[in-house]
Amino acid sequence: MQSILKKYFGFSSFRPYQKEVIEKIIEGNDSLIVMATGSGKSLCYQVPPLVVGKTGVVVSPLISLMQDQVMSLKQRGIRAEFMGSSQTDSTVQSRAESGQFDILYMTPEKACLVPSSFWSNLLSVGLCLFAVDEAHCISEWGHDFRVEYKKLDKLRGLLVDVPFIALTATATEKVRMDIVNSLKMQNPYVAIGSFDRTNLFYGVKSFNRGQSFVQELVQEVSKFVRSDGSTIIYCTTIKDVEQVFESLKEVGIKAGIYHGQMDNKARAESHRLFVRDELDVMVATIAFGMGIDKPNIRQVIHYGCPKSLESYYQESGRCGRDGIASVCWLYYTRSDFAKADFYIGELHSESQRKAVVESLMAAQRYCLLTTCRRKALLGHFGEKFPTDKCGNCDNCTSTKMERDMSKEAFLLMACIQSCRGKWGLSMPVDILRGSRAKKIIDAQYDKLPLHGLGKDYSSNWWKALGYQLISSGYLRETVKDIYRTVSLSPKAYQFLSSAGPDHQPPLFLPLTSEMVNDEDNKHASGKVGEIKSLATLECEGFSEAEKQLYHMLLEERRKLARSLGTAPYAICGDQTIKKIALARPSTKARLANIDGVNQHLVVTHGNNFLRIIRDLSQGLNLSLDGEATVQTTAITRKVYPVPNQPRKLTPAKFEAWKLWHVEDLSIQKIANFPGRSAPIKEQTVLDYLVEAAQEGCEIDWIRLCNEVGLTHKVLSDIECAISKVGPTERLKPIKDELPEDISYAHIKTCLAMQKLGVSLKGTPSSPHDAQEAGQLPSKETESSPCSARKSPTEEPLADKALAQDSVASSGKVEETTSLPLTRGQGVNQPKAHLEDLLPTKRQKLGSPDDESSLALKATESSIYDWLKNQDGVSLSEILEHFSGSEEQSVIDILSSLEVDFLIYKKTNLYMII
Ligand SMILES: Nc1ncnc2c1ncn2[C@@H]1O[C@H](COP(=O)(O)OP(=O)(O)OP(=O)(O)O)[C@@H](O)[C@H]1O
Repeated sequence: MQSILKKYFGFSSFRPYQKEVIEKIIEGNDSLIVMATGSGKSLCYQVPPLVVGKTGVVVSPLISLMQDQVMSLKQRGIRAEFMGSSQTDSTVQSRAESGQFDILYMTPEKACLVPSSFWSNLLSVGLCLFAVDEAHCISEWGHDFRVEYKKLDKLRGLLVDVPFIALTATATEKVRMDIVNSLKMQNPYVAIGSFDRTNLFYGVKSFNRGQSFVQELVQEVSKFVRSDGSTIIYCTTIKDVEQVFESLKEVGIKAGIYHGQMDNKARAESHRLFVRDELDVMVATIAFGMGIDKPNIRQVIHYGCPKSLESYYQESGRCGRDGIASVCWLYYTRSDFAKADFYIGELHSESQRKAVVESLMAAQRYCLLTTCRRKALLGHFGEKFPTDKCGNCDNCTSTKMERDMSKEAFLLMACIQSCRGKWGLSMPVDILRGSRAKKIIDAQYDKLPLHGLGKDYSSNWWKALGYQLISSGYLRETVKDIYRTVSLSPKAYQFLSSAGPDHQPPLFLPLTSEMVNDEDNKHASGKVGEIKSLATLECEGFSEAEKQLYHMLLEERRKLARSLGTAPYAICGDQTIKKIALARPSTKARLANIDGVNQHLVVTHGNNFLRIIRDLSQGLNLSLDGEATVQTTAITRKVYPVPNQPRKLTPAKFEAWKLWHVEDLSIQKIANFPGRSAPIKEQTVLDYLVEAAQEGCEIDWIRLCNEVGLTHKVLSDIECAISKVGPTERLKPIKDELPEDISYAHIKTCLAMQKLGVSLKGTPSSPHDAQEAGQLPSKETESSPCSARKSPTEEPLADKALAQDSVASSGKVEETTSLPLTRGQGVNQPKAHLEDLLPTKRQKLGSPDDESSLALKATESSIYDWLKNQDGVSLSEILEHFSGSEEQSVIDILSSLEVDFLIYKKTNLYMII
């Protein structure tokens, strides 16, 4: 699995759930996968066919989506095709049934129409799985019901032992059950991931429809696309689509248009140009929907409130599918909330009409929210967000003004009480504003003492207050058929009972952007405001020249894609281009090692890529073979008052250290820090910290030991194991001496502490002791518990570590005075005492004679065999192990193993594929 992942997709680790799901499918289980858009569901059905060498059939609702996926798979060297009405190659079907494809896409119609002999032929050559993508289309309860999907159950009888896989990004409990029952799935493995799209920023603003607003929007979008990338603007009407599109074109933005009244050919052309990065902005109705596989959309703007939160989540979720920070803005007007009639259309049943109104109300509540939007969005799908502030939505990042609105709240509540809860918000608001409309006169509401008392505020202001009172539990909004009514809750009665026209208990509420706009004449038109721009490349550790290189490489990728008739993202993702811009590989092996670079890319375009990288880098005065770690963050980072990044430390490692040391984040939080395409392992973070310490960064060892569970007992166990095993450059023999729960990370940390001369003695015997002690580990002055058990001729642990270190770095043992005592001693690092570190028996470890008699020679197979049993080893460890070979010849062998995709390098450790 791991090798297929690297070879065909270029990735070196699975995202959450992928591995488990793939294993279950390979075992033959039916599976239901409910995971967020962009979480990597496709990989779950794309990997198994390549592992078992049998065809995987995938049913997908849209031809354009299938075509894009087939295009991407072909770019990865995977044999993929689709069967559907627009397939022009008449040989596809016969080639498919003889098993010539790894992955075969089909429309649901086609899957039901092909003769049963097609399936029996395919079964006889090997059918690995039958996947149903966008499986919510099967359910009438889902938001995109398709009749043809319902008929897929017929195939269950034909494909008895084939695992059925259903995938969707949105499904309620009811829809999930419906999918499982409709596809007659047997005891399926169910994987339900989080719906949280951590890399997306959510923001909402009110606006007033009109040309001046559109002009402003166009200005902001044009700034955004120049610096950040592709944008979709969703409009609720075709008229709006055309207006926005024309305005974008007028200022020279490369924009496309897409809506239901365009003919198929024109729509397909718009779609094609957008996915191929020939257009920067797509202005569309929601007809531009499901079939978008482009992972590098950086922004989705809604010009008008969508009809439900489900559709908002889906549509906004089309951005940032590659995991890079992206933004979602929603602009609404009050009139959007009164569109129930428009959406209800042909619906006849009261329950369906009610469902539409309720969906619209949920979307409205989202727009008017003054608390964390992510929490509300996830809550709508039944997922609990652990904190009240996500830090990546407009409500969490801007400071909202609060004001005592007890007087206004009193007037509105009293007016609703006078109306006896028979109306929606418009009636009491009109009464307060002193309207003399016929309905008011007829009901004699103009006689109420409250009539006209609220003229100072606009109707929108009062309605915004009404929704603040609904969300804070004073008012209740209910739907009868399609009509909404507003009434008082017990909380409001309590408030009214303790208040009067001249005195009210304080009631502080946040001002919504609409209220602020309304009170501030300058903003009366409803401003676009500045669209949040994304984390800049500088934040990700790019120099000015590297930034230029990144943009040039994007352009080169686009040119290459154009010449191949494919989409740029199908060649490799934006994140991979970033890594290439930082690493600037000079050899195929180095290129192959970059995350996201697959074998097909290296073999077919490797030379071309290397030449372009070399030429562009030369032109920009950038050296080749730099470091390749990109940090993407969804949040703008602080400027840290910390020393400069040590030269040998990659940006990722330095960043991890800063988050731990300066920001005081836990290792766990750093591992899951938002903005990365996928979380990194906690063990990797620990490795980063240890390396940072070795490069001179300050580390609070007590805190680190506490966090990783390195108690004094564990440390002394490791120490004993090291002395038992004797001198070795390998960690495995030490690990084998220790209980299961002592990890490689513990051992590496312990060795690093020894190398840096940090005492094992000062560490606590339990995490609790450490807190009590509140001290830094000190230089060891007593003998360790283990040293008491050592024979008098054995050298202290620190000696071994240091002796190994000097063997590792120079190939021979140096005199004791040049021990690397200053290395790793950053600010406040305790200094080691020379006399304690003096090796007494170093000749035992490193005499040249011993070395040569033990020296191993490196060959492709000896390196490969050795790596098989390791948990990842560094170049210096490999050189040390194969000390019988020249350094350059070891490096050459490693390179050729990498180019052949037999090994790969991850965080500077070589691993077997
Ligand atoms: N293990 C991985 N490591 C890095 N990137 C990955 C990994 N798995 C998938 N991706 C990338 O994530 C992006 C989204 O993946 P994918 O299209 O499979 O998502 P999805 O869940 O099917 O989304 P949707 O619901 O929109 O169809 C793609 O660019 C893909 O290459």
